[in-house]
Amino acid sequence: MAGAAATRYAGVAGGMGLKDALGCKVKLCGLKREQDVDAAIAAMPDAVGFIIDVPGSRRSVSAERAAELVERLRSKADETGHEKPCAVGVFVNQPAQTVADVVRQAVLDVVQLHGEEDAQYIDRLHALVEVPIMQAFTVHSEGDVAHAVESSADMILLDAGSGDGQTFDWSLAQGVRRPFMLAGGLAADNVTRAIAATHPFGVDLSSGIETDGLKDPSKMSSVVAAVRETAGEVGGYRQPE
Ligand SMILES: O=C(O)c1ccccc1N[C@@H]1O[C@H](COP(=O)(O)O)[C@@H](O)[C@H]1O
Repeated sequence: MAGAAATRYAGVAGGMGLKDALGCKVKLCGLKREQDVDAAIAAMPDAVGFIIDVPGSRRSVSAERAAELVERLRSKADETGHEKPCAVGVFVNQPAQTVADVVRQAVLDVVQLHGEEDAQYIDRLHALVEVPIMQAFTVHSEGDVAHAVESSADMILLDAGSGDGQTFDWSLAQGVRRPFMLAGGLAADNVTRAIAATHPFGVDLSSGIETDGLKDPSKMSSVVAAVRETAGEVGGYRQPE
């Protein structure tokens, strides 16, 4: 890997608080309650996500609530001696200045953009925040992947939708020429196949770690264990030949 891609990779790895860039990372997204944070700390993912002020999402929390949960995340990690997962804020079509304000207020490590934010928006946000920016793309076709690869964001996320629990055709994510996160309908029973099929930098889950719409501590632990085991065998992102 060379040039801009290498810089982006290093940047997001740093932002995710990762000691090394090897293996496949795991992000548990859509935490809302104190017990979700505590269960995440016990499961030991690399990152957790908070859906911030997204109308229509049942997982949405206010910026103030996100700040409280991030604070709990860090103090619980200190208390238990567990590694601090990085805190990702998920935003959809919010003004860049608002996102920057929330990054400061909630002390976020990474911004995830999950709307129709364009290159100019990302430039504006890059000027306002120092944390890495991850941009999500809905994938239906090869063209969607080609578009995602051109993103000026520090990391791209290939997804089927917005937390709907749907998978997309993973063959579209094979041979992507930059590190990427994979999301959409992942769970303990398919994450191993997904990693083996696509070799992502990391995987991101929400619906697949829930039972009856609420985060399920046992699913959270199982999925992290499945990712660690698979990553040990097949590794994380690798540049296609
Ligand atoms: O989870 C949501 O409600 C959500 C709302 C708006 C934008 C993104 C959202 N979630 C993202 O979706 C994937 C997880 O998808 P799945 O539930 O596992 O299929 C993840 O990137 C979340 O950040």
